[in-house]
Amino acid sequence: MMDKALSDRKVKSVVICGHNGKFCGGADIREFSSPLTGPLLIPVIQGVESAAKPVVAAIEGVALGGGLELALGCHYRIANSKARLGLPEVHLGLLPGAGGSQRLPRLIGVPAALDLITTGRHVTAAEALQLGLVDRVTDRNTVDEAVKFALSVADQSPQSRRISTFPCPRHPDLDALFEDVMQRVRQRARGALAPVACVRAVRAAATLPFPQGMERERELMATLFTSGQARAQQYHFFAQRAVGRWSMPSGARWDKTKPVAVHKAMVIGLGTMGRGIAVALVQAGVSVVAMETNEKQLTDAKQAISSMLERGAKRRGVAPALDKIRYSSDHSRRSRSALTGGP
Ligand SMILES: CCC/C=C/C(=O)SCCNC(=O)CCNC(=O)[C@H](O)C(C)(C)COP(=O)([O-])OP(=O)([O-])OC[C@H]1O[C@@H](n2cnc3c(N)ncnc32)[C@H](O)[C@@H]1OP(=O)([O-])[O-]
Repeated sequence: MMDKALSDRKVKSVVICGHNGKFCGGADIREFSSPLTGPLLIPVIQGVESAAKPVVAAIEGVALGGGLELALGCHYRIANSKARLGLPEVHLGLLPGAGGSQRLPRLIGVPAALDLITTGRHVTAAEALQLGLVDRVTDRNTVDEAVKFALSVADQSPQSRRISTFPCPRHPDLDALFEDVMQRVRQRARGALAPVACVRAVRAAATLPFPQGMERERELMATLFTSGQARAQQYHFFAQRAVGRWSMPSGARWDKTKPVAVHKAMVIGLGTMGRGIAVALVQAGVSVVAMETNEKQLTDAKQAISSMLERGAKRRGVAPALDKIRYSSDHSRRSRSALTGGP
């Protein structure tokens, strides 16, 4: 489709948009653990950037990872005011390996690019505009606006808009900047490889011509791509989402079930965790029966819980709700509390 649009002489400019209100969330992470299929992203982006006619990205929803890298290959970027943009690859144990680490610093400068690439944070359209990451933000239909814009620049050469040809904006003391950032990133990364590789890739953008920078990006990405850390972080991405899908054997799900008010609870076992749970429940206004079969543990727990409740009440300037808790050492007298549990 893109080849057709670029080679058709009747087409004077092109708009790339997403589907269902989303520009692109990036590569399919599941594909990273199996042989890659489909066209390779780097040559696709190079083809877009080197097009002889203007190409405009119409960014709605999200432009993340490879999606933002594709937008960086376009000559103009128009974003919806609700859009979010970012290069979150670092959270997957990777770096923006389709030219993102080389184009972003050339577009928005080294410090801002280091921030976005090493933290993986998403920016709003407003911040993207401020950073120079997008050219225009609209509240209207983004694709319509991008088409209007593309028609208005149809007779202009995109030559001066190819980010790969931009010099990286100069910084007064590049060595000091990278030394400082690397130190902070290493501290924060606690042994993670990707954030450090991200800094190295941006350094390549700041110090090498684009083709050599791309080669360095490729080398760094190759090391990360097969690392155990990347696999673990990608597993973590899906595991986090799976947690949100849990259901009870009855089929009940946290997001489809109405909350039930809890007035009474029993905490079984008054070790460190049980004491904390009992205190939290009492402070939330729940009547608690705290059960512990070990007499010595029970005596210690009573004292510890009372002083925690007193300290908490003092901080909040209220009376301690000591009457909300009863203690028991008789396991056979488990009450019919709405909530029963213990560590
Ligand atoms: C050289 C290569 C260069 C390119 C590298 C990259 O682009 S790296 C990529 C860089 N990009 C990123 O790191 C972006 C990662 N994604 C996100 O940040 C968010 O998912 C979101 C903001 C896109 C949507 O948030 P939201 O709260 O609206 O929705 P949600 O989060 O609940 O997800 C809905 C469903 O989609 C699934 N899924 C989502 N993304 C991916 C994916 N990339 N892949 C596969 N699956 C993905 C997700 O598992 C879930 O599936 P389920 O559980 O229903 O079976």
